[in-house]
Amino acid sequence: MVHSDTIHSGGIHFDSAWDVRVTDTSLRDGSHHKRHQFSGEEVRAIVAALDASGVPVIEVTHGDGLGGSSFNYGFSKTPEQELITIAVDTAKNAKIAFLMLPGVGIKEDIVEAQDNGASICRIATHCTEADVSIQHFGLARERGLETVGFLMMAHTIPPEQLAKQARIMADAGCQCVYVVDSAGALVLEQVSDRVEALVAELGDDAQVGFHGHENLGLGVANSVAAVRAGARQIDGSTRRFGAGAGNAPVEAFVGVCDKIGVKTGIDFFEIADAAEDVVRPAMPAECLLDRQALMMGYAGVYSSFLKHAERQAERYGVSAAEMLVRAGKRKLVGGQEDQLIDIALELQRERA
Ligand SMILES: CC[C@H](O)CC(=O)C(=O)O
Ligand SMILES: [Mn+2]
Repeated sequence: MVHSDTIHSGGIHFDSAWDVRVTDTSLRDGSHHKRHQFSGEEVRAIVAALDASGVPVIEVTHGDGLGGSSFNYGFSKTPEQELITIAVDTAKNAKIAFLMLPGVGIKEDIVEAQDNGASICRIATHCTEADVSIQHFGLARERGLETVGFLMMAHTIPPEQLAKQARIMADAGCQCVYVVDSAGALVLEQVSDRVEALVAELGDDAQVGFHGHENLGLGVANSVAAVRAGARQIDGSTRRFGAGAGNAPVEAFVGVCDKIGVKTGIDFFEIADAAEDVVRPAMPAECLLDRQALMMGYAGVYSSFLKHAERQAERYGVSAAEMLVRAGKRKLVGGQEDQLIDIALELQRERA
């Protein structure tokens, strides 16, 4: 498990203090839970605490990526580029990453984020649509950014198909392709099978990463399965601050890694304190593994639909859990949040 050199597949420089590199996404995935209402002060405090704990990468963006602030997804309290600038100014060692979904954000947004000091560009597509990311990876590499690709809703296609999509990203310049369990629907071997398929396909061309959600309570276990299958980068959110039931909690993942001899370079006690004393106070509530979250994991629904479903359920007087089960049956993908209104109306009609 321990690698002695410092340069690995995909040409990414790895500190010898890590076997896996952890990216904390509470300031991006957590933005869904906070309905995109981060203040500059909250970002400053969280980045300072994560950085001091040794977290090597911190992602900061609107929950739906660059350009996500909108009627469809929800407006940001503070412009994301301002938050990126604050994060960059605060971090002493951590790199600041940003996420972009082609079509939600545009290439100019990438340039602006880099001008503001971010150095890792993460491009996300639905897992069957990797080709829409080609020009963005090209631009990012041309400009010297490190690149990560996100194949979202990875539970919806088999490992071999996912590996072909990963190849498209790697050929476009992506240095690490992530299996993204957006719905928290994957169970252990389903994670390892996908990670192994990507590792076999990409070889030394790119690393493989894993991004998990807690909707079935498997975020940390799935992340360990991913590491054992060859993943070199793992996402998590301190205090699970992410969409749905949240992401794999970084502090628990670090503790588990310590116990199984996987180096993350993060101090367990410091990150546990950061979770309790700094991250939790910025959260509107704990991220719960409640009925709605369970339905998302079980039915395979994009975790970021939770807050939208809750809002429409309240507006139309129907059950959010039932709405989410139907969203799973309809196989909705990110960007189809508006269909939740249709589902709410359908449930209302049926009840009448
Ligand atoms: C809207 C982007 C999405 O939240 C990305 C992500 O974290 C996921 O698919 O899990
Ligand atoms: Mn996520």
